[in-house]
Parts: sequence; C-alpha cells; structure tokens
Amino acid sequence: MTHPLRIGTRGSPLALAQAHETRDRLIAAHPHLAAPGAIEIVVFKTTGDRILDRTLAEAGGKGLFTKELEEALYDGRADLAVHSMKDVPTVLPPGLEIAALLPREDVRDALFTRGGHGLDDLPAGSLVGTAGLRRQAQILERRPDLRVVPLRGNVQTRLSKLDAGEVDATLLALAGLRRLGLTERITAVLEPEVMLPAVAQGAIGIEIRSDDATTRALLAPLHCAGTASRVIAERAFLGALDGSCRTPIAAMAVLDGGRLHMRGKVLSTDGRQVFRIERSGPAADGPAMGADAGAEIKAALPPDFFLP
Ligand SMILES: NCc1[nH]cc(CCC(=O)O)c1CC(=O)O
Repeated sequence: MTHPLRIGTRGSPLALAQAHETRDRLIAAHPHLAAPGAIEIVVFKTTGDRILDRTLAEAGGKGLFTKELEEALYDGRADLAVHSMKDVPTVLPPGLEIAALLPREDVRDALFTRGGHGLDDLPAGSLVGTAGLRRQAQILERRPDLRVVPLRGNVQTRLSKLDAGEVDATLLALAGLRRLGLTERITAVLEPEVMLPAVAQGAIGIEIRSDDATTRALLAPLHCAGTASRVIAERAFLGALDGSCRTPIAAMAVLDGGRLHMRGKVLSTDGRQVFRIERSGPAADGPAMGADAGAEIKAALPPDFFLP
C-alpha cells in the first residue's frame, strides 16, 4: 500500500470509539491491516462540534457533523469517514456513498434522573434537559406537565450538569452510552412506544468516495445486511417527509425473519399534535415502504406544519 488507510472521524469520545470499532473490525477482516502504520485515524472538527452554545436546530442546516469529513474524503485526506447515521443527511453529496453499515446497537433512548425517578413518576414541573426536538416533543407528549430546557454537550458534561442540579433529568441514546461503557448511571430505558428513536439511531455508517473501489472492497466484509434494510427504510421515510431539522420526526424499523415492520411519528415541538404510521411488508420492499409511509404521514399533516 502506498499510504496508510486513513479513517476520518470527529474528535468526540463517542466518535473516537466508533472509529476504533471500525479499525478493529477492519483488522479482524484483514489481518495485514494490523501492521504498524497500516491504518491511521485522522480527527477533524466539524461545524457541529464548534457550535456548543446553541441547539443544533437553531444553528440550522443539515450535515453539521458530516460536511468537514466529506471534504476530507473529496481531498483524499481521508479514505473513509465514520458517522453516526443519525447525523447523516438523507441525500449524500455527489460522488460519495455509504459503503458499509456496522451491526446496529440498541436503538432506544436512556433516561437519567437525579432522584432515580422514571419518566412517569418525575415530579410535575421537573426540568428535563435535552437539545433534541424529537425527545422534547415526545417527553411533552407523555408528560405535558414537565419543562424541557436546552442541554447540550457530551455525555460527561450532561451528567455533571444533572449532578449540579441544573436539570432534573436528561436523555441520551443508549447506543452511544454502550459504546462508551457509560450505562451504569442509566435510570430507565425508554421503550419505543414512549420514545420512538431517531431515524438510524444506533447505526454506524462508513462513507467513501464512489470511485474508490479499493476501500469499498476492504469494507465489504464489515457490512451488516440486516442493519442496512432497517436503516434504508427509515431513511426513506425521513427523505419522503423532507422535513426541516426543526420538526420532530422519529422512526424505527425492525426485522422479523424476512419481514420488516416500521413505525413512524411526526410531532409538533410541544408534543400536542402527534401523527403516527405503521407498516409491514417483505424486507425487500423496505425503501418503498419507508417512502410510502413518509408520503402518507406528510399528506395528513396540516399545511403549515413544517417549521421553516
Ligand atoms: N446527535 C448526536 C448523536 N449522534 C449519535 C448519537 C448516539 C449514537 C447513535 O445514536 O448512534 C448521538 C448522541 C445522543 O443522541 O445521545
């Protein structure tokens, strides 16, 4: 090889854990890559990492966590980019593709509360810290008597704010906590009936240049077909909705033998308006099922539902 295989990643602890998982899986599939210097992990700072004072929805725009990594792919500063698929826009920039989806983690969200309460027994008026509109809307759907305040930062930051009493509760994706080994302090895991996950939550995707057949071949053994059929259906749902990032949208597909079941949900940010959809069909029909479900729920929304 003329140069090391360069893995591009963000620098957050979770992003680094995902980059290391990718490296480990590459080495397991191709033992020659264990040689010193065969793989290099290169860290890039993304716009999303720089914006710490506002919620992402306020910052606006899509691809806040992916753009700089994609530029590195175009320039050849990275051969592959490791992403949380949850942060990857439904339409990829030209000339790039997701070459592999790693086996998906648990898709559910975890709740942390100071008093050890679950969601249903948190005292009225409790402050729930989350910057995510999907989580905000579904918390308020179930508990309109709670107050949601913006809370950003990595896992450690959020937990220290919880300890300091800035908020009474916060939520994080179980997948990220598992990958960081930080599940110990979880108070409750929220079932999808209460908190439907974000599209592609818990899935790691690896992006490459479409003209890079060498890297595509290296990644082929890492690809998980089951994860792909679920994530592709969910992303088709999101793509058909064409929602702004200020609209709470959730979806989850599960496989049962050869069949795919998917649930989708669109809410108002205050959780008062909730639109749901459910579909089942052969796994091979996932993309059409997702797109169809997205179109149907969109048609049911009031005309001015999507925020600009
Ligand atoms: N938007 C940030 C983000 N992107 C992916 C994850 C967690 C890992 C995953 O869902 O794959 C997180 C943090 C969180 O929501 O708790």
